[in-house]
Amino acid sequence: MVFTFIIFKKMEELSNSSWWWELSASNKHHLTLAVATISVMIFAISWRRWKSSSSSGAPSLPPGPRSLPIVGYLPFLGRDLHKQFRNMAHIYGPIFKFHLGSKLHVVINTPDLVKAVVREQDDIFSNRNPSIAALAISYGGRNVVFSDNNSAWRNLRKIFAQEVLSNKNLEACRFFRRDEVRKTIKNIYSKIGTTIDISEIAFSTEANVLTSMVWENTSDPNAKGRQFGAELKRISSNIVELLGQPNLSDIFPSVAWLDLQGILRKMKRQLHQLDEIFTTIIEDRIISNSKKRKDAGGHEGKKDLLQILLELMDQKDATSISITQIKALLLDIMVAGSETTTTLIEWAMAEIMQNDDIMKKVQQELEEIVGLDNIVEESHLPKLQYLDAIIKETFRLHPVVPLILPRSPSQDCIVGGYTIPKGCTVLLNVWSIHRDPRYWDNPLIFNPERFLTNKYDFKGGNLNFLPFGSGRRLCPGVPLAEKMQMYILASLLHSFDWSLPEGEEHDLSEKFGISLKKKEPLIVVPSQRLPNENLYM
Ligand code: HEM
Repeated sequence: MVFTFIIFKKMEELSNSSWWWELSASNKHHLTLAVATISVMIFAISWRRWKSSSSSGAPSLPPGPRSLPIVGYLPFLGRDLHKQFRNMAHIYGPIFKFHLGSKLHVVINTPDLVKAVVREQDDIFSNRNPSIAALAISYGGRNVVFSDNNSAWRNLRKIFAQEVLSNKNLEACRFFRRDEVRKTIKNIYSKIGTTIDISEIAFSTEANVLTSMVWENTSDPNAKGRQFGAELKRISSNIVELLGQPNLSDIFPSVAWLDLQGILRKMKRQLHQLDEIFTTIIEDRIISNSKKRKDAGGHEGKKDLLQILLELMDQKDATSISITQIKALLLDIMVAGSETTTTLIEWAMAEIMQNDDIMKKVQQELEEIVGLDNIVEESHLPKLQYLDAIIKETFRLHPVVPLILPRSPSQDCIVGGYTIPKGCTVLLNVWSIHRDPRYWDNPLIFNPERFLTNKYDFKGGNLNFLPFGSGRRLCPGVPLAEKMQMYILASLLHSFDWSLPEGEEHDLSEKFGISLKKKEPLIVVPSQRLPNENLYM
């Protein structure tokens, strides 16, 4: 007990900037007691492991910083992990390890070592090792994002690629995207000369497109899906926020039952609210389907995603999915789809507005391809090469998911000559690779031109540039994200000129989390750019 107290005192001296010190005093007291009780146990297990690994002759674990007994490196973790990991790579090398409690974490910081994970041993590294909060929100890891590499996950990914975001389906949903982007432009037009929050505008456009695609293709104007937009936005933001918070329950599983920070409790509340919405929408649809069957002998017209998923549920073969899996897929689409695209759009607008030259060039391109007497249509998008380069440069400098999503090996393996044990958490520091002067000239300068001459895409083929990950866990939302980010940005930049409110300065500071957001919201003032006001209606 005295020993534990000394450690905690030492930790307090060493780090006052860590998130750890924001825990309340009573939480720390509970934890101190619990840690004291389990410390002897952990020490014994670690000793046994150390003895067996030192006698096995296997390559050693990667190098890493010294840690404190019991808590490991926990008290030294700061808020901006992406930056801290880059700095640690300078000291310990491109692959290093640290412990949080007894949990081993390995961080990889160079493309050649990333290759060993997402190419050479992709199958082995395709588990996720989800946190307690992630498991809680994903119906126990039954969604695509947090499931391990198993047959259920493969089936869901197939459904994502072949049904949810297939080319055919995306094409069929073109109308929804156009409708929502036009509504957004009209809405901004009504606020000309006043301040608006870019991320709010981008979020509602993206979330409305997603909800339209998923469940609004119904002839019933009273369908309940229409009522939940605002609530879904709030819940999605809360989920992303909670997923990004380090949780003591993950680090010290034996005290997880205490839920010291209340993260599990808060996440369960989000799940409860989300589940109520999903259940209402699904039940509503099942009733309306059976009415239609009775009245007209079948569901007619184009099917939206919910309809497609419900029909898959009725199938009796291997592609059949359960109602819980449908809800988990809806969760993936709503949460993974909306926050990410919104974050990218906000960063892109912030960078463009900071650089007059870039703003002029992109608006010039829009003038040439679209014309000032016209509005942006999806058919224009493939021709907007400079805007495409801006988006890629934004992803390079501000990767929306800076450490991608954690991978975990399903067996012991070797990376860079070091042993990576089964079940540990592997983080790929994409943020650091995207800013590494060994791979990028003047990496800190926002320079879209670099993407005009080099052929990079979002499929993770070039391991210097991985905003959507790579390998079999590559983001399946790429086709939709590509369309939406281009369409929204092109429309904002073509229809309006933009300025900061009087007296405001440009600011590009970051807030680290599971997604890397702008610390301060981008508040801007739009003014009319197109001469014909009918183009805003
Ligand atoms: C700016 C937009 C987006 C970015 C930057 C992004 C980024 C990512 C990243 C980095 C991963 C992890 C990849 C890996 O582990 O290698 C991921 C996974 C995923 N994303 Fe996205 N994403 C975006 C948009 C979307 C959209 C629009 C959807 C769906 C509508 C989506 C659905 C998913 C799903 C389901 C996964 C989990 C895949 C798996 O684990 O097998 N994402 N995304």
